[in-house]
Amino acid sequence: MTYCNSMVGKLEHVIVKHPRDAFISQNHLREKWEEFNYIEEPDYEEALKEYEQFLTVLGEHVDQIDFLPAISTTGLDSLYAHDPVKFTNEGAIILKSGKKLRQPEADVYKHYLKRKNIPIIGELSGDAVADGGDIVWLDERTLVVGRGYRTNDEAIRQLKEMTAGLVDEFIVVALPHDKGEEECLHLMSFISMVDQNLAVVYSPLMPVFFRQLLIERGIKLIEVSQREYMNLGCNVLALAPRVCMITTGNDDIKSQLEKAGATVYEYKGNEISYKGTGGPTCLTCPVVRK
Ligand SMILES: NC(=O)NCCC[C@H](N)C(=O)O
Repeated sequence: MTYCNSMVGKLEHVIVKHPRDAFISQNHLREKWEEFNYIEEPDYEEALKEYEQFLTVLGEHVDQIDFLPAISTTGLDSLYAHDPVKFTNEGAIILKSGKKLRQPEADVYKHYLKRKNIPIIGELSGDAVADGGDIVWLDERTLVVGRGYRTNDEAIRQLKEMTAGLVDEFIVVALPHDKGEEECLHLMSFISMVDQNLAVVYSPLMPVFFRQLLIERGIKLIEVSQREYMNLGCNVLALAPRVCMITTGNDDIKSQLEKAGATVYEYKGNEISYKGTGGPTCLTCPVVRK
């Protein structure tokens, strides 16, 4: 069985968490949204509606969608199932979030994967912290890791060791401070792979060496505007090569993607994505891509 060492191969199995089980209720959202640093309090009923639309698109493209359980040790951010683990072709690596409030999510995942008999090839330990959003498969043998507030040097050292036999190139990209430690800035905030040779990027946040490296590798870059970057327009989930999903309100990136031959599906993500800063890639943990 091979799992996932790509951001773009056809998505066959994905793990998600339903907002019913992450957001719990309007009262719970009211109590917690500021602590989790959301832009505004999400509307619970609207979030459920948005998620149905999101799941409809996902269900049309993905054979197996598994749901993480509701559990009182995790909070609102557990909706963003991408971050507590990262898959390789041999199985999962259990991470430990750079956002303290999210750290209990890793243990829930660990038990869940064990129960499902999905292999775990490693787990961060000691002082290491990393979020899945900082780890990108550029191709099947190239792993890129963003070093920022959510992912530290010790995690990078451990990830390098764990993936030594699985990658030829391990590239570290220094992330900018941008809006500061409290805000969520991941490597995947400014790059989404849409095909092996096509990526959506927000270049103002990219180190020059990384942008040049992408171009040298023959990856065509589609630039997102600042307005659409702020609306999560750079967060594009590939369901298959050049078949992707974005949140509504990103018409410029949608039309650029279509011009590049991509099929683009949209979902309204004001409550489930925008307010918590987690687009479609963040809402999904790809387990198997072919
Ligand atoms: N991979 C991602 O970019 N995930 C977004 C996570 C957003 C969440 N509110 C967080 O701060 O961790």
